[in-house]
Amino acid sequence: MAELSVDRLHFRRGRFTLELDRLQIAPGEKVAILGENGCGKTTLLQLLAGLLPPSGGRVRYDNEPLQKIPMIRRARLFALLPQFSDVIFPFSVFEVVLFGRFPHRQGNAFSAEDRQLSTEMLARFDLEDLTERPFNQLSGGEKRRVMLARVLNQQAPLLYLDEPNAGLDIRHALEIFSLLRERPETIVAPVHDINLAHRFFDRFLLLKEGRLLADVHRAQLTPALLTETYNVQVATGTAAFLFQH
Ligand SMILES: Nc1ncnc2c1ncn2[C@@H]1O[C@H](COP(=O)(O)OP(=O)(O)OP(=O)(O)O)[C@@H](O)[C@H]1O
Repeated sequence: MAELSVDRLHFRRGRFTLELDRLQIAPGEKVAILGENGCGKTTLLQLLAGLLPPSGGRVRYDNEPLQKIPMIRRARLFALLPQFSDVIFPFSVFEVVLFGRFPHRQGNAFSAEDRQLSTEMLARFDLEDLTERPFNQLSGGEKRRVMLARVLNQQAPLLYLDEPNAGLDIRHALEIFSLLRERPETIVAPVHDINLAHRFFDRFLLLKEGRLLADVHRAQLTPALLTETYNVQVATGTAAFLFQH
């Protein structure tokens, strides 16, 4: 697995600008992006995935500028879970997860191994009972778990997960964050639930108005820093409810 690096990244869209001078993410790191709505988390994810062209600077994977990596290779290197995902055609849950194998297809058909891996991935996400259901008829949280299964089924070394726990109940959120933490892949994920992020991620990029306010490890994620990031008073203390997993 290789390193992801950013060098003097600049992006402008209308009145919004994002600037990131330097960033290096090592293989296997679990990085959460924190920041208020509209600060640029999704935009940064799209820039890191090569889905948006920067106005200046570079993103490199294994020292190779992203824009020079052909699409099919990028699809084997990066998997993206978008913030919202819908499927236009009435595909089954199994088919949606199987499509994660698309970049690995030899010829026009999925192999027996692709099907086997998809079945295993459905089991890992506790989705066996939904296998034959039309994806579009699932609940929001069920759809999210199917999409996560599809993303992991891509077997890419770098996962960009835009709010992976969006719409998930607390049990599924804890299960999925536990599962992600044990994965060997590099994970970069905007997360809104600070307590969950703090528990399951090692490193935090704090974004504010398109700027990197701080790049810290868990021990340095202080209430003062969060107060500055979100413009609300943050304090530590005993939570009203504690969830064990
Ligand atoms: N497709 C688009 N066209 C124009 N402006 C956009 C587009 N997508 C996002 N923006 C703007 O770019 C800025 C950053 O948006 P972005 O989606 O990166 O924020 P975010 O931190 O991910 O927000 P949230 O927490 O609400 O998901 C915002 O001002 C937003 O309004």
